[in-house]
Amino acid sequence: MGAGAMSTVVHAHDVTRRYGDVTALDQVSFSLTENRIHGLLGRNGAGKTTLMGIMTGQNFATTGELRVFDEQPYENERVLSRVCFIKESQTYPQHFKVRHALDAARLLFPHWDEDVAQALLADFRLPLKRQIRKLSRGMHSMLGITIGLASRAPLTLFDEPYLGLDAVARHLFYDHLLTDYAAHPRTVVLSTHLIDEVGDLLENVLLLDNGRVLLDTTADDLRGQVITASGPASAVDEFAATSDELHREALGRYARATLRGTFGPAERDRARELGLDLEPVSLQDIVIRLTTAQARRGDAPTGPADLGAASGDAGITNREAAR
Ligand SMILES: Nc1ncnc2c1ncn2[C@@H]1O[C@H](COP(=O)(O)OP(=O)(O)OP(=O)(O)O)[C@@H](O)[C@H]1O
Repeated sequence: MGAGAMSTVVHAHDVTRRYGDVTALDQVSFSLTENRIHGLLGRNGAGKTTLMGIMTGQNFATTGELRVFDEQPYENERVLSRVCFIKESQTYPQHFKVRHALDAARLLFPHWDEDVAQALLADFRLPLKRQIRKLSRGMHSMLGITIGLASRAPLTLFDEPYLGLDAVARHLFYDHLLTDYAAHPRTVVLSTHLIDEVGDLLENVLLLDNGRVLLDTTADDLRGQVITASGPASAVDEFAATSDELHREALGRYARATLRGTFGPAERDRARELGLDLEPVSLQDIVIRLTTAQARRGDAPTGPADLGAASGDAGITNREAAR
């Protein structure tokens, strides 16, 4: 990353988190650039929640170092006053009504914006007087989203923020996020499984797989790096020889390969000469192809036991055992 205007909000160096013999994060290193929307992606059990917990001082690294705003976040009020973590499993005191949660958030977040909160409450039609434990799953998510956006925290993290939300509510979230973020830039981390839906929101992608960083790049670069090439199988073979083949479907004498590499004008001309069609791949498909190719390949960086890593737990435990 070049010096100058771009500043780093989170810096992780060789962060490992073990729970007994489970390695949830395995020597994770990355930086999050300020004032971007970062997608934290990965399959179930990849380590996303663990990583968010460490970034927000609710969990800690077994080894390695993670700094937020250039300081250790753990029990550090200077850092934590600038951080808002909206997690799927958020619990509130038993008697709390929606308005109590908002009262608490107003006190907790120094950049709180009441207009944002009111606009979201109205759009979501959230009943202020209802007890939180009586909210539906979707309404519970709406409350978290309202607090997360109204907090205007310089670092705001959403862990699967839309469980139970219908399509209308999810799009309200995306619209409010984009509008408020454009007016008040801040660093947002969004962990999500609905990659296609948020694909256009994400500026950077941090992809975890089995506790390791599989990808750390801008969404635009990533889209440029992965394409499908389809046409006569022999031509696909020839074209694929110079890139990394992630996936292939054979359709008789025709083939369609998902490839990762550099696809500039020269490569595109070459494809045309070979009679191949090149097409872009959605962010969601890129993530699926990369994570499954990684599991199938079973080589560096994650090791042979990844072959059976459909469940993160089993994969990680096996991998540990194999060492
Ligand atoms: N407190 C804990 N004790 C033991 N193992 C844990 C604990 N928390 C997480 N793990 C394990 O660490 C791994 C990573 O879990 P984590 O919740 O960080 O993944 P995730 O990417 O958020 O998954 P999902 O998308 O399913 O929410 C998993 O194998 C999980 O079982």
